[in-house]
This record gives sequence, C-alpha cells and structure tokens, in this order.
Amino acid sequence: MEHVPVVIVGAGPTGLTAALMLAERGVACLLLDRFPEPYPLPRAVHLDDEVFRILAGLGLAGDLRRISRPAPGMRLVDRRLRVLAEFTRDPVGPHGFPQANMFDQPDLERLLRARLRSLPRVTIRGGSLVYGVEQPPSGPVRVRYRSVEDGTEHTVSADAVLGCDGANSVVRDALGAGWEDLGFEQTWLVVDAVSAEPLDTYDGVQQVCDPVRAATFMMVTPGRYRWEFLAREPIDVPERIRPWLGAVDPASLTMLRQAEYTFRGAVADRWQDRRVFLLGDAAHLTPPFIGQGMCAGIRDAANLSWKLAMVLAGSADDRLLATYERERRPYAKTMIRMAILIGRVMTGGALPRLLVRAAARLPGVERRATTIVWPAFGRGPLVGRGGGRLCPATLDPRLGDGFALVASGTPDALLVRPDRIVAAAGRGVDPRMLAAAGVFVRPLRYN
Ligand SMILES: O=C(O)CCc1cccc(O)c1
Repeated sequence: MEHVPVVIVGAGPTGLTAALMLAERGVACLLLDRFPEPYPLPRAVHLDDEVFRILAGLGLAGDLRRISRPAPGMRLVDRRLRVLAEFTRDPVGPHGFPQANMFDQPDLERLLRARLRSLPRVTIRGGSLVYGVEQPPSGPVRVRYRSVEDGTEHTVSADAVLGCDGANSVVRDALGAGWEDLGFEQTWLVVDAVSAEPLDTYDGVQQVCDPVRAATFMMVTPGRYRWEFLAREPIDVPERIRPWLGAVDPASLTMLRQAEYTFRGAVADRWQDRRVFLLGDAAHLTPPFIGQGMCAGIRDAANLSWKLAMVLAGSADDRLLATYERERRPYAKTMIRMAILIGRVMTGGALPRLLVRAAARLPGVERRATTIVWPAFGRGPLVGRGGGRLCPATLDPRLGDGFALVASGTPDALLVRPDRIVAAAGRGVDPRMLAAAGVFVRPLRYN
C-alpha cells in the first residue's frame, strides 16, 4: 500500500497552503481533490494583512501584490447608500501588508499551485473522490478514494490526515464530528460580473443595512464586481444593481456567475481525532460579511502545519497537536460571531442600525471593533510550552521584509528567524517552536 507522511483532502486555498507549509519543512504530502482541474469560478475575494504575511512567508508576496489590490475598508450604509459607519483599513497594517486586499480565488489558487509545482515533496491527485478515512488503534491512518475518471479504488496510508474538504467534509463525517450551530442561517444570491466601464463608487466593501433589501457590493479587482443580495424573495438583478451603475447600462455587464448560497455560522464540535484534523470550512462556517472565511482556513493551516512537521520529525510529541483546536476554535467562534453581528445589523430591524450610527460617532470605537472583529491582531500562530506564554505578537515593519514579529513586554520575548535564533531573552518559550513556526520575534514595546 502506498504510504505518505501526510494526506490532505481538498486542494482549495487551505489545503494548498498546508501542503506548501509542510513541504517547506520537509514533509511530503499527497493532496487528493475530487475535481480533476482547479475550480475556475469566483469565490473568496478578501484576505487581510496577517494572511498576506502568512502567504508572503511562502515567498508569494510579489505575486500576491500582482493579483490583488488593497482596499480602503468597509462601510455600513443605508438603503440610499448613505454611510452609517466606516471601518478604514491601512495600506500598511501591523503585519506589514495592506489590511484589506481584494483578489479572485482562482488567481490565488493558480499561484499556490505554481509554487507547489516547484517543490518536489508534494503530489496533487485531482479527480480523486475520498470516501473513507479509518484510524485503527495503532498504526497509520488509511484513506480510501475512487478515481473519478475510471472508477478504480485506492487506499493510501498516512501518518496524519488533514480534512480541508469544505463544508460537506467527508473527513468530518469520518471523525464523527457534528456542528455547533452559532445561530445564523440566511439565503443570499451572489452575483459576479465584469464591466468594461469602471463603476464610479467607493473602492471598499459596502454593506447595505436594510431588513428587506440587505446587500453587499464591492469591486473585487479592476473591472470585476460582486453583489450579494438577501434573497427572501426572487431577485430582479438588473433592478437591484442599478444604484451602483451610474450611467453604465446593466445589459453591458458580462455576468460570470449567479448562485444562491445559504450563509451559516457554525463550528465543528471537534477538530481532531488523534492524527486526523479538520481545517477551513470543514471546521467552521461563517457568513461572509467581514470577508474572513478563507482567511480563517489559511490561519488554520499556518497554526497546524509547523506543529505537525515538528511532531513528525520527532522534535515534539503529540501533545503539541492538541494546541491546534485549543487555539483555533475559540478564535473561529469569535470571528463568526462578529460576522453574524454585522449580518444582524444588515438584516435586522431599525434598532441595530440606530445603535451602529450612534456608536460610530464615539471616539475609539472603530479601532476597538477592528481588534475584536479581526482578533488575529491579538493572537498570532504562537504557542508556549511548559507554562511559557507568548503575549500578543505583531509585526514590526521596521525590521524589513514584513516578517518580523514583535512580542510585547514579555519575559518570553525572543528574536528568531525561521531557521536560526538571532537573539533570545527571557524564559518559558521553546525557541525551536518559534523557529519552526517561521516567526521572527524580538523584544520590543507593543504600541
Ligand atoms: O476588511 C475589510 O475591510 C473587508 C471586509 C469584507 C471583505 C469581503 C467581503 C465582505 O463582505 C467584507
């Protein structure tokens, strides 16, 4: 039977990022994806500065800048597009990259796949439908899959399996995990289109707060636009997009896709069973109102991959792997709850809108909301061992390259580079962990 150290089920951004991170640490991976070719249609459109930093750490900063554009932020607006509240995003955030970036998911997947092709340790086997994951009391995990092309059945064994196979995850079913429902379910129509003429509107994301005609509008990349409409009833698309078109004729747009989605908030009730893990949409579902769905999956990959690489190399034991769910699950819940809150402001009655309008005028509220909504600012993919704790870490752009992390006023502060320790001060953190995490930390004040 074929054996590989890690089988990754699902070759979307989460699975591809996990494969890249493992391969860069010397761990061979097999990616199994049900689709023979990369999925060509638009889906995720936003990544934040921490996710930019994670991908930049894989050598993709230049390519990412080429396929994305920085966005100025997000506005909550009323039905006449008058601003109720605004969240502005910096062109260089605490992680050293633009805080909001718009892109097209197929472009990102192409980048990740091209990078993977340059690494010898990764195989992508498209058209492979996984139907079974078994973990005997001892020995490796077994993954069973069927070739979509010729129906042949195969079994591969692995030291670990990552379920990055989305909302309908087969790996989650095999784990026996259910959903913890966070109390949000709505049907929305998502419309992607190209306009030859630029639409003359705000460059960021607009969220229309109106219980009947709630909507989202954004320019994705130049000429590429997305609308999302709460679909309590059939939607007349040309009529609904007109407020953003100015003089542009709706008939002149090229429609790329119209699809109904159920937006849900939920987290899997367990993310790990021994050496089988859930990541991305297999582990959490969020409504898209703060653009964090894909970001959360990439953070999962960044959190787990260096730990798994260490454990497989024998430099840490399996207890380290248990920190993955412990760290990521509460984060995912906070993020989803915030997305749901924005969804409630958009689709609820008058009171939430009035409160938002009033709160937006208070000093410091925007900053506070951002730190709650994007909790990654407060928690990096770091973990201490033996009681050691690393306090909120963030990037110090002054150290160049956008890869330095600053640990604040902590006895555990360290300066490390991915492969070697540059300077260490304090106690309680195993420097090998930070090095394996690919972080640069140096003792500095946190501002
Ligand atoms: O962080 C931001 O400013 C953008 C939030 C966003 C991105 C994409 C879709 C969406 O509904 C919100």
